[in-house]
Parts: sequence; structure tokens; C-alpha cells
Amino acid sequence: MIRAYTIASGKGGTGKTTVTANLGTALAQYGRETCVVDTDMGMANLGLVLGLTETPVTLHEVLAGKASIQDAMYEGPYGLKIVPSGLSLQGFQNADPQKLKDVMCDLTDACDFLFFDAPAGIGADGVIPLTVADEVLLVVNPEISSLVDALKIKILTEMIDGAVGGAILNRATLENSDVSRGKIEKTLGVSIIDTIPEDVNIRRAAAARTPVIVGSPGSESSKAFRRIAARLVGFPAEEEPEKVQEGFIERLARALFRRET
Ligand SMILES: Nc1ncnc2c1ncn2[C@@H]1O[C@H](COP(=O)(O)OP(=O)(O)OP(=O)(O)O)[C@@H](O)[C@H]1O
Repeated sequence: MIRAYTIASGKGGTGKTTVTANLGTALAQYGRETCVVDTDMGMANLGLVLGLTETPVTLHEVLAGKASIQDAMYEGPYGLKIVPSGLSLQGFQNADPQKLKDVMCDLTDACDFLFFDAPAGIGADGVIPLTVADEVLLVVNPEISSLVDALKIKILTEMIDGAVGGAILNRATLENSDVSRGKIEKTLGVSIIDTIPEDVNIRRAAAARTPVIVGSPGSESSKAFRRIAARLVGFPAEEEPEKVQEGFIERLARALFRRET
């Protein structure tokens, strides 16, 4: 069964694209068929940070009814499937976010994990991704404005019958921050799944247009992304990808008999 997550935050720049790109890559590294979709259709950059250059067909064309989702799918690290959004304003205007549900249905048999990188804000393009996934994961920075906006997204998600599965605390520093982990959990009413530190390697990797777990696999942020991915799969957090990656036979058996690990 496919498991779909929307990575959201309300506030811009909290790290949604970074989390989507790295969790997607980590799950692909763990041998799971994984697809990341850039639903930040007005300010698309998921394809860029994952190193895509030529993307003649994108989610824009799919949501305009002019292409299939398979036409807009490109391959990333470890076989990660990437559906980028286009950069043109015209394409954004022609795309109908309501069609995202159809995209989700089309991918049901193609993937184990699906991630939607949500836009900031609560416009129509921001709200629909909250409704299509099994769970919304909130990316929160340790500052009041981020916490308040994440709370708005949580309330909105529940109003429209979606589910928030937890929060990821990104850009955590050792210094005193505006808000503690406990305050975030209490305010949002959800658990923090894990904490990703402020890490210069993330910015370096973004500049090199590769996920940090590929560019600096030994960094603390990479370890955190692998821990979260391991948890989503149900592996013990300390396992390294080589040890838990499925062989061809196991994958075939799981595909044929839908055997869950
Ligand atoms: N833990 C981190 N340490 C250092 N830099 C980070 C970290 N997380 C994200 N960044 C940097 O912060 C910037 C914003 O991150 P990102 O684009 O992932 O945010 P976003 O929430 O997707 O933004 P938007 O709302 O504009 O779509 C990027 O330059 C990214 O490299």
C-alpha cells in the first residue's frame, strides 16, 4: 500500500523542500519505491535542488490535463522518482490543484511512499495538498512565527478532515531559541518526530543541487533524515541503508504478495 505524506509548514522557508528531497532520497536508498511531487506550483524548486535540468513536462501540464503523471516523472538519486513543477506563471495559472487527487490515484500502484512538497500559505494550491495525503508532517523552526503558522496549518488540516502525523523540528541550534521542543509539542498537540540541526552542509548541498544525504552523508542532518526515513519504513533507527536495503527477490515478493516488512 502506498503511504502518502504532505510536507507543510504555513510559513515560508522553514525547510519543506529540504525535508521532502532528503526524506525521499533516504527512502529510495532504503530500497523503497518513492516519489516526490512539487506541489509548490507557484515557486517550484524541488526539481532544482534534486539536480534536474531538463524538465519539458511538469506537474503544471499534468494538472492542466495535457500530460500524464508518468510523462512528468524524472529519475533522481537512488532511483527516486521526481515530479517537478514548472517555472512559468502561465503554467501555474493553467494548473488545476483539484486534479491532485487523480495524481494520487494514478500513483497508488507505482510507489511505496509519496511526498507532496506543499507551498507556504493557505491559498487553494496550499490547502488541497493537505487533503490528499494520509498524513501531513509539519516542518517547524524553533521560532514563534513558525510555530504560529504551523498551528494554523494543523487546525486547517483537521477542519478539512485531514490528519497531522507529527512535526519535524528543523534548523535547531544549540543556543537558546524562541521556543522549546516541549512548547512546540504542547502548542501543536503532536509529537516531534525528530530534530534536524542547523547545518551548513545543507546549504552547501543545495548549492551543488544535491540532497545533503548524498553530498555529506556523515553529517548530523543526514543522520537525522535517515532516522526519520527508517522510522517511516519501520526499521530500527540505527540500521545503515546497506544493511536494510531489500534485494530484488524481496522486492518482487512484496510487490507480488503485497507483503509488508
Ligand atoms: N537545517 C538546515 N540548516 C541549514 N540550512 C537549511 C536547513 N534547512 C533548510 N535550510 C536552507 O534554508 C533555505 C530554505 O529551505 P527550503 O527551500 O527547504 O524551505 P521551504 O520551506 O521549502 O521554502 P518555501 O516556503 O520558500 O518553499 C534553503 O536555502 C535551505 O538550504
